[in-house]
Amino acid sequence: MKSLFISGTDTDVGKTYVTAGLAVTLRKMGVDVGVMKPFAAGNAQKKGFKSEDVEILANAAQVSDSENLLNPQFFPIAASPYTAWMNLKVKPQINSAISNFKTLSKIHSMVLVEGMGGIMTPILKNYFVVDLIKEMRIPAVLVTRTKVGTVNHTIMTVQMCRNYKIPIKGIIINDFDSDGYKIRELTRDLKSLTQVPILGSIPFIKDMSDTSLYRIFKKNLDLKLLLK
Ligand SMILES: Nc1ncnc2c1ncn2[C@@H]1O[C@H](COP(=O)(O)OP(=O)(O)OP(=O)(O)O)[C@@H](O)[C@H]1O
Ligand SMILES: C[C@H](N)[C@H](N)CCCCCC(=O)O
Ligand SMILES: [Mg+2]
Repeated sequence: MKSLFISGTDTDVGKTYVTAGLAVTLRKMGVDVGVMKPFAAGNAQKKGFKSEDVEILANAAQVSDSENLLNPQFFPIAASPYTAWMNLKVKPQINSAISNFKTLSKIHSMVLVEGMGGIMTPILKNYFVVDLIKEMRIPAVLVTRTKVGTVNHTIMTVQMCRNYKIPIKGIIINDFDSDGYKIRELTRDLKSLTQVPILGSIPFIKDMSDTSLYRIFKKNLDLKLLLK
């Protein structure tokens, strides 16, 4: 099965929530699914994984892969890898990200890779998340939210993927904003404006248990299209 890169229109749009839900669902469908967060950043957790994202993903996929394999580089500031490099003088290591992805791809039938921030988050001066996706040679799934402003963000994100010739598997609308567009209208407009398949929408998730995530993702997403 083809691995997928979960990116999105911005930071905090729900990439981790969507990646975790996909990992649980695929695992329960009998897929040996791996996860990866090549670069993570923020306040390091005191126990377990440094990155909370990585902890959520590893738990969802129930993998025993080492932290170094899952997340080869963690920056202890809330910023892009490039900004962390400028501030902390620690250079982002693209090679480790790519070689770890290749290792995980040998261990698991498919790997869900979570990006950081949006599609043009800088990793090096002229190397962005889009370049990482291109180098991994896997399609992207784009997570977007319903908050007004999302149409512009989504069109720009799709356009950048097209400029870099990255295949887009589809868009997943994360419907966790209380005051956003109605799903039916947003689906209609994003479909016609981007010509990218809308794989479905995820509601506000109160319960992150396996049972809850499996029910929500099975019910709301076109998994056939996602895995085609
Ligand atoms: N479907 C949802 N239901 C409930 N809360 C959500 C949902 N999606 C996102 N959130 C809330 O938004 C926060 C940010 O979501 P998430 O961590 O998935 O964003 P992200 O895109 O992975 O961000 P980053 O770029 O930092 O990795 C979550 O901690 C959670 O509080
Ligand atoms: C720290 C945060 N939660 C993300 N992991 C990193 C977000 C990078 C955003 C870069 C930018 O400002 O566009
Ligand atoms: Mg995340």
